[in-house]
Amino acid sequence: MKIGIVGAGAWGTALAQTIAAEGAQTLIWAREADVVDSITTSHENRLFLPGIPLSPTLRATQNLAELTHCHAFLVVTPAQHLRAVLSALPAGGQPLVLCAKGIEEGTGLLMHEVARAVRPGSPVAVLSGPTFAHEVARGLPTAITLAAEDRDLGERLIARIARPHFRPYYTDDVAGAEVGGAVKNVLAIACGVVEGRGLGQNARAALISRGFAEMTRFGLAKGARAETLAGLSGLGDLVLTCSSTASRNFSLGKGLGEGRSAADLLADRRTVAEGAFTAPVLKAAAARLGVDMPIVSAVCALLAGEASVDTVVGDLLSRPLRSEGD
Ligand SMILES: NC(=O)c1ccc[n+]([C@@H]2O[C@H](COP(=O)([O-])OP(=O)(O)OC[C@H]3O[C@@H](n4cnc5c(N)ncnc54)[C@H](O)[C@@H]3O)[C@@H](O)[C@H]2O)c1
Ligand SMILES: O=P(O)(O)OC[C@H](O)CO
Repeated sequence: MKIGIVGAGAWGTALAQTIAAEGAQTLIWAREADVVDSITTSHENRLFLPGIPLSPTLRATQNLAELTHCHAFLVVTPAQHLRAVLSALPAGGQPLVLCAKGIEEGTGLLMHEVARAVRPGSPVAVLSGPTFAHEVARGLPTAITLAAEDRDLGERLIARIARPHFRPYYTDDVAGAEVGGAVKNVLAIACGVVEGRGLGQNARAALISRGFAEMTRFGLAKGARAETLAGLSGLGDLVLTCSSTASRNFSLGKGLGEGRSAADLLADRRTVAEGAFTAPVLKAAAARLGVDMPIVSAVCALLAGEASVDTVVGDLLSRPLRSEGD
């Protein structure tokens, strides 16, 4: 199965490197000419994954039509660009492995719902979990969820992309895998705020736990299974992203906690902090479903500049006391 990688940010490059490292010729589509040039001539993605040598068997192109002969695509563009990129992919019913973590603005659709709308003839899978790109690209041990309703497709994809250091686990719960990845980015912003404002480790642990309760409530309302939300793509990724400034979402939150504005922090950045886009869409989707997500709402207020850090923290702490399972 020849796999084409669509998107050459940090994550697309790390996945391409994982596949290409064992000698397989691998083709990656990059939007930027300088990224194509950097991968081709220096075997490095200097813009999005600097300092990590890439396999010479990895070839980059700016021309999506060159991917026509691939048998499956790993689609690794940011969530808000998925629809446009899928529309521009060469026609064909190849399986799509969706790797973005987010919810689409305007529609409130999960990534697999966008893919089904744009390419109804293509089977869909989702790849999501606790996976910092720079660690995967260096060959450090990583486990990840691969979700597909069609078990045979899921197992064929796993057989193709698994490596000794890169272990995909199968589930048929596509919505569950996507909800975890989308919601954890918003919660990571909240944990970054705790770090930036110096609120302490107890507060961070409380946010992870109560954030996970929000993720679970929302996921169950979207038809996800609790076991998926408690797995690699949910709790696993939540713990990773809420623990490290290697996370762009956590770093964004840290800046907010230090008193900088979201507009300032997001201006001119080339890399993506998906939680900033997902937060308001998630808040609206939760409201439609009648799901209470106070931490997500607090992140939205901060991102919009509607309230100070101290105000949103005070509001969260003054909520009525309740049972833990509610
Ligand atoms: N970086 C990681 O560690 C990591 C790990 C797992 C999942 N992800 C997810 O992968 C997705 C891609 O993130 P990344 O880290 O590879 O990106 P990145 O921040 O490294 O790079 C930005 C990407 O956005 C693309 N882009 C910018 N404008 C675009 C447009 N108009 N149309 C299409 N593409 C455009 C760029 O070409 C580039 O590929 C995100 O949803 C992210 O949450 C990232
Ligand atoms: O840097 P972040 O916050 O986008 O997180 C990257 C990955 O999603 C971690 O699994």
